[in-house]
Amino acid sequence: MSRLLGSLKLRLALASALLIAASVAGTVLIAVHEVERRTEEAITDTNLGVAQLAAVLSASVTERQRALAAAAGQWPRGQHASRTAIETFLAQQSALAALFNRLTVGRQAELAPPGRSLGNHVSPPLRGLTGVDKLDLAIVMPLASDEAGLLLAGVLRLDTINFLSKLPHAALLDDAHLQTIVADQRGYVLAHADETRLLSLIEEDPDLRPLALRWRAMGSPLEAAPWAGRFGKQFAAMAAVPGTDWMVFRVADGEAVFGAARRAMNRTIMLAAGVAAAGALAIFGLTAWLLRPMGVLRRRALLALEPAYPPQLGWPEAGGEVGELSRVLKHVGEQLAGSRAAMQQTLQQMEAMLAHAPVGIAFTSEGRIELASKQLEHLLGYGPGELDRPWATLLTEEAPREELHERGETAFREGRSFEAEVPLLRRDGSSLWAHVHGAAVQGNPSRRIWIVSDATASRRQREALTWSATRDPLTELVNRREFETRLAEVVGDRRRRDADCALFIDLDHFKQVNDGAGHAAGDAILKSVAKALQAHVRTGDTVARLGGDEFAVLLVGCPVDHALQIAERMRGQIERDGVCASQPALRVTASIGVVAIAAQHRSLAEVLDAADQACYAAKHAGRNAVRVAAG
Ligand SMILES: Nc1nc2c(ncn2[C@@H]2O[C@H](COP(=O)(O)OP(=O)(O)OP(=O)(O)O)[C@@H](O)[C@H]2O)c(=O)[nH]1
Repeated sequence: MSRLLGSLKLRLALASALLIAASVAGTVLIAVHEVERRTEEAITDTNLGVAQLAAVLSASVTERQRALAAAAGQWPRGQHASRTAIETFLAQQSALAALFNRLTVGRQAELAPPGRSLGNHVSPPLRGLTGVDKLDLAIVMPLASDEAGLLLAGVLRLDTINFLSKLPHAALLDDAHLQTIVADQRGYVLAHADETRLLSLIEEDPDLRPLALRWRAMGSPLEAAPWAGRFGKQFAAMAAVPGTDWMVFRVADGEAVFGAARRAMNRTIMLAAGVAAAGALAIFGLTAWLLRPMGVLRRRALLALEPAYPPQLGWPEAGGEVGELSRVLKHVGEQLAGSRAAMQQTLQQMEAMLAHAPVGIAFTSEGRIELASKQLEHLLGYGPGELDRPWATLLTEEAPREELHERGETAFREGRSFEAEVPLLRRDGSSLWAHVHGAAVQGNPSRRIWIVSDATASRRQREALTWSATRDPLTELVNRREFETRLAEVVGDRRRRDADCALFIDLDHFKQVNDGAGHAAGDAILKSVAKALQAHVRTGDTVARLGGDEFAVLLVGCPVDHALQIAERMRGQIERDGVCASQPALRVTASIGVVAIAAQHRSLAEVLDAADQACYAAKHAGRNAVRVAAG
């Protein structure tokens, strides 16, 4: 749905349709409201016709009164009002009889029930004049008779509203929706469509009740001037009937009044809805037509995501914003195609480099390998793509990880590259010494490039070189230079608190062995002496062959008395082992000088000198002896 609403065309059309609908609906509502208001005003202005009705009613009563008066004046003067005379008189009044339900002559006491007066010309409701239980009104006129008190009475029956319905212009509106009620001054109903309501109080009629209460509140006036008002959904009006003590009330149902307007309104709304829908359709069509170039642009822009589509083709040639957009997108598309080709080329070059480079190459991001060259996979025994793992997991347990990490990060921070020889773990668990060169990828500080080469051979070669430079090839003991280096370190380290000692061993009569048994025999003796010396030292001590038949031992952390014991043991061992295998008569012993490397021996030369003297003292004492250099 939201995808559908994303369409500019649809949104424009919807917005326009909504605007049309809103304006049409607004106009219709205003118009309908205005019609309703005007209708209400018109109805209120006419007072539902109560004034005319009251006037007509009044005229009708007056007409009857006049007719009665004229008839009453026709009674022959001096004639006795016998029953026969009265009947004869009444029989002659056919025109008058047509105006009433009944004509009669009588005295007040005969016409009115006890206690009721016929004091004015229109009586209050009376009972029984036209029949038992019938309600009537009587209009009376004194009969011009010698017999005082005789009245000519025209009786109108209240059980019908005939006398109202016969009146012209009695109904202003359809009778079904307009109720007309005539009541006397006390509020008793004299005329009503419903006979049963006769002589009930007007406020008992639910439709009339609000108006009746208002009338009562006004003091039940007999005002000829009409009064009209609206009560909820009803319109009501009232006016007095001049010449009587009657009031005319009318109540109209609002729904009936406005029904036509409502129906008209509904028709108008339907029509307006049709107009709005047609307008919306027209706008949709117009929008679609106007936005056609936009549609072409959209389809073409989507094609821009297809790398194979030529970037310069298919763009709409339009003016205005669409044209500008089209030109910009075309330009961007061409640039994108160019960059894509360049990127493709770079990628191919990169792939070729990673496939054929004779060194291991890895690119890492956030410490994880993203790309690795074939050679690196080969070096470490991994298959294609299997090196997708954190770079640090390639280091063996022995590698000083923290130190390497610290060194690397410092170098990258300072914009330098990092180099180290590190032990790497192969997939099969074996290790490999590698030379690693790392650098940060420019512009992306969390990315690194690592160049890895196998350092096993060079390392071995370097170790061999180091070994041969520091060893005596015959006995494989440390040579003089290395011994002096180590001795110098001990002598020069003033912080050392441990006692250290050096032993100097010179073989006795070695020349005789050489001369007597040959050089090879001499070499064998030298090797055997080397073994004998090594047998009595701890790891960390140094046994060296200084040259010829001279040996030296550096005992670290060894007090002089203990060094003396070791020297004695060495001397004894050489005495036992220093026999020439081919000529047992030829044998060698050793003279050993012991030097405690004390603070007073300030230099290497002083220590060497003291050792020489101690060794000389041992020789001087008859050889095969141990002597300690003087304090
Ligand atoms: N076999 C063999 N002989 C060596 C080697 N280097 C030196 N020599 C010999 O070792 C002998 C050393 O003799 P000297 O130290 O002069 O004397 P010595 O016979 O030991 O007598 P004193 O030291 O006085 O007891 C010489 O004859 C050297 O030629 C070597 O590498 N192998």
